[in-house]
Amino acid sequence: MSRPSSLTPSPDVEVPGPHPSAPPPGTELGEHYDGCFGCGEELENGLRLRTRVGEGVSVDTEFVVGPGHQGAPGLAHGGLLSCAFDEALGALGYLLHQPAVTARLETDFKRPVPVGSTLFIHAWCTGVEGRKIYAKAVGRLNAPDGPVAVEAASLFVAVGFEHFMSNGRPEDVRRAMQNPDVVKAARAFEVNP
Ligand SMILES: CCCCCCCCCCCC(=O)SCCNC(=O)CCNC(=O)[C@H](O)C(C)(C)COP(=O)(O)OP(=O)(O)OC[C@H]1O[C@@H](n2cnc3c(N)ncnc32)[C@H](O)[C@@H]1OP(=O)(O)O
Repeated sequence: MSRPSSLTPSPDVEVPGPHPSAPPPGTELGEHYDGCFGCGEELENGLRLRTRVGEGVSVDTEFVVGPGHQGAPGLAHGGLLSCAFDEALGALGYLLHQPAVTARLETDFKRPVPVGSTLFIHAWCTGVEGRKIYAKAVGRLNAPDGPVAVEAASLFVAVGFEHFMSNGRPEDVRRAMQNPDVVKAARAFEVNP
């Protein structure tokens, strides 16, 4: 697939391995924040996506498409499909031990995704250049080897935890920092929260 240059790393780019402290393949990553629309476990109307660590710097995420995710009747909304990809691609930062935010996300919708189906998303890092983290993802219908329904390419930019501390709404940041799991994650990334 041809891509705009801003989503394609240089040909000689380093494709990194996982950080030595990254969880091993098969590990299910919990929610990174309970208020996250993508992965928050208790969030009403959230996507509640579950993500497992794959080989190298890759993850597998499943999106069970329900009636609350419709755009056209009986079909998944494209924006929510993009959200699921954003979440899966964003999880790669955990394997690199690098907080990062989405700078660009391109999504190709190849096939309709009906309500009741499960989208099996596989995302992998294609290279890191300075603060720029490149990745791709593919979403298959109803099985890890099912027909391709959606493809995506992304550029995430590495940020320090101060990005979240100084830009987020203060009451939400304060509440998040009262959660020991968030504090633990920040410390694991060896950045002063
Ligand atoms: C507590 C729990 C935490 C939990 C943390 C987990 C969070 C995961 C959440 C899921 C993911 C999300 O939804 S994230 C939310 C949506 N995204 C955002 O809100 C990001 C908003 N944008 C920004 O804050 C900013 O624009 C940044 C950080 C992306 C970049 O700003 P910056 O830091 O000033 O860096 P800048 O110099 O501009 O860019 C660095 C390099 O990237 C390139 N670059 C930057 N943007 C782009 C772009 N759109 N397209 C192409 N290239 C770009 C630049 O050309 C440059 O290349 P070169 O000159 O070096 O070659």
